[in-house]
This record gives sequence, structure tokens and C-alpha cells, in this order.
Amino acid sequence: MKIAHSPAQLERQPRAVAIGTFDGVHRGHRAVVQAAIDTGLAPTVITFDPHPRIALGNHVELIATLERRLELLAEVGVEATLVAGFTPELMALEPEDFAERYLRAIGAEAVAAGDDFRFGARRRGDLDLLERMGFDVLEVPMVPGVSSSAIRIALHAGDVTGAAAMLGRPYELDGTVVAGDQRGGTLGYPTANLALEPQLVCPRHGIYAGAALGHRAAVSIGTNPHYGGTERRIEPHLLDFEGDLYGRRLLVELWELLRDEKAFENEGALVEQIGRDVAAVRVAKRPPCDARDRLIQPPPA
Ligand SMILES: Cc1cc2nc3c(=O)[nH]c(=O)nc-3n(C[C@H](O)[C@H](O)[C@H](O)COP(=O)(O)O)c2cc1C
Ligand SMILES: Nc1ncnc2c1ncn2[C@@H]1O[C@H](COP(=O)(O)OP(=O)(O)O)[C@@H](O)[C@H]1O
Repeated sequence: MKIAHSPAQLERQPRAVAIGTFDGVHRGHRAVVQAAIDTGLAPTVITFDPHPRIALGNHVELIATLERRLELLAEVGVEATLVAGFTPELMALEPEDFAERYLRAIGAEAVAAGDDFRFGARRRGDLDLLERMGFDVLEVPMVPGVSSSAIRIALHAGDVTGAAAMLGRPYELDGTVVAGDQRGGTLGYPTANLALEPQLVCPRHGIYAGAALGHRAAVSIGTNPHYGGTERRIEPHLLDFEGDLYGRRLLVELWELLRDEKAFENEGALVEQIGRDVAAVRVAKRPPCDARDRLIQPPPA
């Protein structure tokens, strides 16, 4: 997929353009993108970064990084994405000017968006305005019950299964493996300490079943109360894996919340509980994925 940062970087050709912020690329977002793909014109996305609500001064925890958003859009078959900087200049553009400079300039013939899509200064622009300007408008109805904010709420509650139902794929943590306290190895369960990308939402603390790098994983999110910790740690233990992960980017799927983290009577009891967690991870079910399946985890025989 081609990635552009200004309209000039995209050649003018007959395009169907899906517009939106698309944080998380959930089922509703994919319905909009699919409408563009189904036209047979070059499927193109215009997305905004930073997130418009963040640019407007609100606090929004993202479901996915821009990098991941672009990967997911590429996976569903988008040919080119224009990342429009959500700057004060862009916010001040009259909708007609936005349509000329961003849509007409790249050859957009059809434009797909959700029925609540508004754009341009004072949010005056909508799909009706684009239709009056001569674009074929594809108004995609909202997928009921699916929204980025509902996904954030589910994650705060530890409901990764509910989040997956809205995403149409397992929810993922995204970050880099950094050094921890070097304790996991001595417990017999080495964990990769994940530094979550700072703009991302962190799910409720607890122990989860999930997967990373094609391995099932037991994932601890929390402060390690058994050791009197205070900082949040995200630590996946990958089953049937040996190797050095330091410095790697890791996507960690969370499939199911197993239990709350807690302090134990002694370290032996913690290790026994981790053993039971690992056994639960071996039989956990991956949420269904309606996008292409990248991390196929055959259930154990
Ligand atoms: C499956 C799993 C469950 C865990 N459960 C707990 C827990 O209930 N309480 C706790 O304090 N730490 C828990 N931990 C975190 C361990 O204490 C942590 O992995 C260990 O302290 C290693 O830290 P390090 O990677 O920074 O060396 C768990 C870790 C894993 C992998
Ligand atoms: N099965 C595994 N799951 C997770 N990390 C593993 C695994 N096997 C080896 N590692 C490596 O070991 C490191 C974790 O060892 P650990 O003693 O817990 O150290 P740290 O405190 O730095 O996390 C990981 O960062 C990774 O590089």
C-alpha cells in the first residue's frame, strides 16, 4: 500500500476514497473501506493524524498506533492511504476547499464515509455537500453497537472478548520489549516486558490469555503486587518459545481475562498459580477474526 502525506504525493486517477480517523480499524471502519473497495475504483483512504479529538485538546487513548492502522488498512486491500495532518490549517479549511484539494486533486470519483461523517471548518461539510459537488457518495450505515469509544470502555473493563467482537479480530497490545527486573527467568517463566506505545489505551490490570509471534502467551498486566511493585508492567510469557526478544516490536493479542493479579503467601504459590494460568492459556479460544488471519493458533491436540 502506498502511503502519502500530502495530496501531491498521490497521482490523479479514478479513486474511491474512504474518509475517517479509523482508530482501531474496527468492523464499522472496515464496512466503510469495503464500500470503497466494492466500487472497483482504486481503493484509497484519507485518514487523520493526530486524532482530531486529541488535536482539539481532548484526552483520547488510542486503540491502535498510526503504524498499525496503516498495516490493517493494507491488509484489507486499500491501495493508497493519505495521512492528512490534522493541523489548525486543515481544521480551518472550508469543506468545499477540502474537497477540491484532497479529493478532487487525487481523482476521487466516489467517497465513502459513515453517515455521521462531518468535515471542514465548523464541521459544516457532510456527504450531501460532496454529492452536490458531483462526487458519488457512499453513505455507509453505522454497524450497530460498534464504536471506538465502546471498544475503549470494554478494554478499561478488561472485556477483551467484547472488544474483539467489535474489532472483528483479537485486540492487540503494541509496543517494544524492554528490560525488566530479570526475575521472570528465575521463576521459570521468562516474560518480555512490553513498553506500550504511549498514546495507546491500556486494558484493565489482570492476567490474560493471548498470543504473540504465533505462540500462545500468558500475559500479566499490572504492578506485580506480590513484589510490592508500583509501576505498571505488561509482561507476556510466550509458551513454547525460547529466544531473545529485547528491542523487538511485539504485537500481543489478548483473548480472554483469566483473573486479577494478586500477592501470594510465598513465591512458590505465585509460581504454581502461573503454572495454572499457562494451562488455561493452552485451552483458551482465540476470538473469531473476520479480517485475514495472521496469527493462526491451532488448538493443542
Ligand atoms: C501468567 C503470569 C501471571 C502472573 N501473576 C502475577 C500475580 O498474580 N501477582 C504478581 O505480583 N505478579 C504476577 N506475575 C508477574 C510476575 O511477578 C513477573 O512476571 C515477575 O515478577 C517477573 O518480572 P520481570 O519480568 O520484571 O523480571 C505474573 C506473570 C505471569 C507471566
Ligand atoms: N518464552 C518466553 N517468553 C517471553 N520472553 C522470553 C521467553 N524466552 C525468552 N525470553 C526472553 O527473556 C526475557 C525475559 O526474561 P526475564 O528474566 O523475565 O527478564 P526481564 O526482567 O528483562 O523481563 C525476554 O525479554 C525475552 O528476551
